[in-house]
Order: sequence, then structure tokens, then C-alpha cells
Amino acid sequence: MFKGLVGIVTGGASGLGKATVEQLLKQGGRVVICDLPSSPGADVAKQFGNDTAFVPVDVTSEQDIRNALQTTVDKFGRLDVAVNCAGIATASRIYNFKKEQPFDLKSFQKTIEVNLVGTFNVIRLVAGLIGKNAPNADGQRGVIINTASIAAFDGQIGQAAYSASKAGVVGMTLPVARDLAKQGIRVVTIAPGLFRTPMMDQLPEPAIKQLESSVPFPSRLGQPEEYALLVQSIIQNPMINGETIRLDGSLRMQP
Ligand SMILES: NC(=O)C1=CN([C@@H]2O[C@H](COP(=O)(O)OP(=O)(O)OC[C@H]3O[C@@H](n4cnc5c(N)ncnc54)[C@H](O)[C@@H]3O)[C@@H](O)[C@H]2O)C=CC1
Ligand SMILES: C[C@]12CCC(=O)C=C1CC[C@@H]1[C@@H]2[C@@H](O)C[C@@]2(C)[C@H]1CC[C@]2(O)C(=O)C=O
Repeated sequence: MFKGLVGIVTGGASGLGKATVEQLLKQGGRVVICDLPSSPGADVAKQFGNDTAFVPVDVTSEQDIRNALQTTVDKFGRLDVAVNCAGIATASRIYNFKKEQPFDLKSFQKTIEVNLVGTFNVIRLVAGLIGKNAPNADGQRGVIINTASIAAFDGQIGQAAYSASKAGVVGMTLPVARDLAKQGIRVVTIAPGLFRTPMMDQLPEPAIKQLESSVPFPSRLGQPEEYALLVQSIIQNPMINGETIRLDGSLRMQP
């Protein structure tokens, strides 16, 4: 279905990103996995075979993303789709009254830097390469897909930094889609609810069970493959643009 399609997936060594890489490959695409040098990205690429490459990147670095784009062109000749999955989850209350300690500013800045600035950095750089493609019959040159979170809308206690970073991704989706509309590049954001990934696996099982029971239906954590299926649908459907799609089993997070 995606024969000839070339994608970049940030955070592609783990969780939602890794499932996306697998789905794109299954559909006949070729994929560059971008993830931290400390990630298992090299092993993951080896496991997936010749239609993948791993480029160690920090999404906040311009040079790293330029290197990834150069590898994409050298190895696969073009870029059609970029999926932003790289992200970190942090938690802290705005003020700890017992310790008389305000939220650590560096931690806030780091969360914004990776989740928001990193996503922006990738979008602004991949747009140039996708824009070089010849348009299809519909005028489309490619698609950029971002990952926010339902925390962008229903931020819980302790999520000021994480929610702000993800709300920033939601907020820039429409203006960036408008910026790139003339070039025929679509921009869409997915806001996942609770998904079973290494990010979530850090929690003790009883906490996971409790989180599962909070999802109305289906009352379980989402599977990374279900996120990847939405990525596939977004790529396939040319009318989806400038929108954030919740993927959450109708969960609305409690305070
Ligand atoms: N798992 C969940 O329930 C949900 C996840 N999300 C978001 O989905 C995205 C993927 O999360 P998961 O797959 O669950 O997490 P994960 O922890 O399994 O994967 C995240 C990947 O991002 C990479 N990464 C982190 N910082 C990076 C940086 N500066 N540069 C490059 N790569 C970096 C990590 O090395 C890791 O491989 C994240 O943005 C997360 O905030 C959103 C809502 C729910
Ligand atoms: C903070 C949460 C929820 C409460 C808990 O027992 C453990 C947690 C750690 C992982 C967090 C949990 C929740 O806030 C939702 C997120 C932030 C989760 C990591 C990803 C997450 O599912 C998300 O981004 C949801 O939108």
C-alpha cells in the first residue's frame, strides 16, 4: 500500500514510534528511525532489516535533524512522511508546600524543549525536504504527524510542564498546516490517551490496572499498534489536515 513511501519517525526506537515504524514497513514503506544515541535504535533498525536506517538524534538539535535528512536522501532518495513521537513525561506540582520548593525551572524548560521545541524543530526542517517532492494528482507532497497527549486538554495534578508542552503541539498544528498548505503538505496531530509503552511500564501493575479502569471503552490501555493504525489512516486520507485527533477510548482524565 505504501510502496515507494519514505518516512522518518522520531522516537522510533520505542513504544508508539517503534510500532509506527513497523506498520509503515509492513505496508511497503522505508523508514529512518531517529532517536537518542542512548536508545536501542541501532538494534531496532537491524531487527527490521534493509528498509530501515537508524540515525542517532536529539530532536532539539538542528544539526542532528539535518544529518537525519541527509541520511534519508542518501539512502532512500526522498521524504514523504515525518512522524514526531519523541517525547518525555515529567511530573511535579507547581509548589511543594511541605518542602517550600517551587517547581524546578530547569525541569519545566527541559520538558518544553524536548516535547514542543523538538517537535517544532523537526517540522520546520522536514518541511523543506518534503516540499521538494513533485505533487501528486491532488497537489499533495507529503504529511507531517505529531504526537500530543490528552494531557493537552485534561492536564492532571503535576502535569503543568507536560500539559503545556503538549498543548503547544496542539496549538501549532493549525497554523503550521496553514503555512504549508500551498506546498501541499498536511499537518496532523494525534492526542493519545493511555498506551502500553515503556513510558507507561515504569508504573507498578496496580497503578496500571487503576488507569485501565478509568477508560470508559475499551477499558484497557491502548496498544501501540492502534496508534500506528491511526498514523496509517492519516497518511491515506487526504482530507485530514490541521486537526488534532484524540485516540483515547473516550477517557477524560480526572484532576
Ligand atoms: N504512552 C502513552 O500513554 C502516551 C504517550 N504520549 C506521547 O507519545 C510519544 C511516544 O511516547 P511512548 O512511545 O509512550 O514513550 P517511549 O518512552 O516508549 O518512547 C519515546 C521515545 O522518544 C525518545 N526520545 C526522548 N527524548 C528524545 C530526544 N530529545 N530526541 C530524540 N528522541 C527522544 C526516547 O528515547 C524513546 O525512544 C511521546 O511524545 C509521549 O509524550 C502521549 C500520550 C500517551
Ligand atoms: C501521571 C500518570 C497518571 C497517574 C499515575 O498513577 C501514573 C502516571 C505516570 C504516567 C502518566 C500518567 C498519566 O498522567 C498519563 C500520562 C502522562 C502517563 C504517561 C503518558 C500519559 O499517558 C499521557 O501522556 C496521557 O495523556
